Amino acid sequence: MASEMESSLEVSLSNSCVVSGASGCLPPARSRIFKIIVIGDSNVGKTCLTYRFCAGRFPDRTEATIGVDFRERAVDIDGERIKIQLWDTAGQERFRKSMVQHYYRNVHAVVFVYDVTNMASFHSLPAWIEECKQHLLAGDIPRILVGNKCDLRSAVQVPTDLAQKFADTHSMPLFETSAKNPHDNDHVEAIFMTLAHKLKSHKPLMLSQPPEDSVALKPEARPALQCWC
Ligand SMILES: Nc1nc2c(ncn2[C@@H]2O[C@H](COP(=O)(O)OP(=O)(O)OP(=O)(O)O)[C@@H](O)[C@H]2O)c(=O)[nH]1
Repeated sequence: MASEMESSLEVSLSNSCVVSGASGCLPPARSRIFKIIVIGDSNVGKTCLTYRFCAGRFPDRTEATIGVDFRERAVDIDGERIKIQLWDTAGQERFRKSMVQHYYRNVHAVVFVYDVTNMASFHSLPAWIEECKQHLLAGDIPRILVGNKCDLRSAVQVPTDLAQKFADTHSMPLFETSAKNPHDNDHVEAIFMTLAHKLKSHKPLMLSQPPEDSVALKPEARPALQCWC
């Protein structure tokens, strides 16, 4: 696991110019990036979950994802700045075919999503797990299972105990949540932060940090939504 994580470690150069004392412009701050892919049937709420975590709210409207979107958020974990990069993949087969191999390159963790109000999306999970198995080299990459749309209580079709059994069988933790209502069940924030903590604990800090007395000039805001085209 450690070697896989290491080989896929990416270094992000921040947009800031960092100066310290009279030494002028030093190499900018570096931070680790954890690439997490989010997969599952179309319409289960993958875009809304990633948006909720990265933008802090439910999107006004969404359209079917074509290919892949990625969203990024920098977090501080035990004093280390880490970028969590969420790859929101298309659930519809026709929008994902040509992109699939890109999703899985250098992945650190996988989030499988189903819709608690849609039994078919739960029954699709073995196919998603199989696709993942075929593309990932390391079998021990952290994976979690997320049942979304828990706010729609009266429409629930997938009972928690059934989902828990499935999660146990596949050695994954189960979270039930709502991208729409942050007060329902597990918090989206907590789910991704738990995963980030897990990823961080897999690998000791290896990259150099900027000097403590450094000053960051002109930090540029980064858009929540970016595309690697
Ligand atoms: N009630 C409720 N609706 C949700 C929730 N999350 C997503 N939705 C709705 O479900 C629909 C699909 O959401 P998306 O996030 O676009 O689904 P997706 O899985 O990204 O779909 P694809 O891009 O086609 O793969 C939208 O109408 C959302 O508003 C939720 O937690 N609760």
